[in-house]
Amino acid sequence: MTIAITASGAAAEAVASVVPTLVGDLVASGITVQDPSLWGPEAEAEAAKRLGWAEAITVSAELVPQIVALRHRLAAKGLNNFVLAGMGGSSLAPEVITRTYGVELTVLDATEPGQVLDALNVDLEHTVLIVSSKSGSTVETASQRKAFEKAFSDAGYSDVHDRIIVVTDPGSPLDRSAREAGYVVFNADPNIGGRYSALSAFGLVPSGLAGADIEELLGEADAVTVELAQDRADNPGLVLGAVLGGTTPLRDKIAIVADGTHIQGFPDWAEQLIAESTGKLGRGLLPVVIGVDAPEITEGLHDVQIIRLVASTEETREVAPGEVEISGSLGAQILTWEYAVAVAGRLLGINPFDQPDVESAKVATRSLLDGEPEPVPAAFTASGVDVRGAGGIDLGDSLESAVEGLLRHLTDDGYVAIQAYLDRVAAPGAVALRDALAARTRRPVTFGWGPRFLHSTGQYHKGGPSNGVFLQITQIPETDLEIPGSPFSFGTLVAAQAAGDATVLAEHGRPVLTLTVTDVAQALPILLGALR
Ligand SMILES: O=P(O)(O)OC[C@H]1O[C@H](O)[C@H](O)[C@@H](O)[C@@H]1O
Repeated sequence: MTIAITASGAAAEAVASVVPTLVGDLVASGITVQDPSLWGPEAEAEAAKRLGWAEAITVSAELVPQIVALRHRLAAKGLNNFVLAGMGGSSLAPEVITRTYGVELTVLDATEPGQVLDALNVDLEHTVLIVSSKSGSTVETASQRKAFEKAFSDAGYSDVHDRIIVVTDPGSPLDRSAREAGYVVFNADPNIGGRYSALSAFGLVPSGLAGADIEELLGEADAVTVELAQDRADNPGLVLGAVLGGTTPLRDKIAIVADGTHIQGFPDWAEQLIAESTGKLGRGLLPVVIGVDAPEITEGLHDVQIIRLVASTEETREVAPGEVEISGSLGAQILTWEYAVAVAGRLLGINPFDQPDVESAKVATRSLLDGEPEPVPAAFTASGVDVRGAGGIDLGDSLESAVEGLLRHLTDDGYVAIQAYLDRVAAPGAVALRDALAARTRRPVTFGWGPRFLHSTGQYHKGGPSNGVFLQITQIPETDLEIPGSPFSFGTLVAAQAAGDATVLAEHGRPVLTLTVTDVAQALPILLGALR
């Protein structure tokens, strides 16, 4: 057994009641042969071009020697520091793969100027930028590419064509411009959507260049393919799919906790897969990434399903009441969760392959950048923190009353989303806000770094059930950074992304509290105090 899952309580009941039907409907073998009709007639056209991940292992095998050869070629030239410019599905898998293999990859899924500057300033001489974008038109990725091209050129490097490697779909705008510039281009399979692309060029090229054993990774996934393809009650993809989407009443908050697994950061990858695939049409599953001491674990919340990623099958024999435990290799977990989320989409009556509400935040950002409107003045400033509210919040006149005003909108089936548009390398401590708010509200709290989460849970926030309340933390950057050839800077971009998303959330009737700080280190204790 390459993967082991044990469920208890409502999750076990879901497995018992739902899996036999999934087996009878030949869902597992259907996914494997890429049958696009499994999600109903409305989803069929999209599903027809999004199921390539089911055969990614075979398609990707030929990439491995190419990636390894390129790594050696770059190493011979002294190029061994890898930075990945990519968002969502183009960055989350390489992050978990490289962290699990213990190899260095700077994942630059950010527009906060300080974070971009740091990536530019660390060892530029030995740096290769991997530009990954399926569509080839994502603004963050394009901006990061421009910043690095300028930095390489300013440094006088004559080998820029060696220093930029591109992963994109064939025929994308990035594909064309990269080939014109003479960069090495890896084309990905266009029949795989971003969040299902971990075992395609998007997951493998950055990870393999950084030194992860991608052949082993594919082997791990391969070891579970037969199990996942079989219409049997012990198929782990069906079992996990039933846990995610088959509980009655639906436990629609999926709290994922890494508890002993060797895999580093897996919940952050699973978060995008679950949220973007299911959070639409007012329905969906909210992934909540938590630690082993998170308040959600002991609260016994009626709508939360806890899934623990544990080290071994031994452990899965004694699962805590109501919880689910899962163990397995990274490759096996990736493929199993992809099957499971596709299965959950079918159970929920949702097309798991589109993301209809991601675009709205991009449009709002664009219109702010184009229109250059005067910034909305703060309602007030308290303890150095600017306070703004949208979506009908009564702010009062202090930080405490503003937080209180937001939480008044939190219902007993709701959740709080913290959206931190901060430099996540410089301010990792901001995640402590999550536990503080979870302990206070006794409800699930998610934490996302902006703009990274816009390409992940951002879909659920707008398209899922309308029971979220939103706390944005934004930062006035200490230093700004121009985006070469662009009328706006990184600082303007990140501010427009936060303001644009707040506008769209408020238009959807969601309450948003925005707290803007200048010095993050100084402000964090103040914010913690106000949230507790
Ligand atoms: O790979 P790209 O085309 O640059 O897209 C990056 C991300 O953009 C959007 O936000 C999509 O909703 C994500 O699913 C995708 O992973």
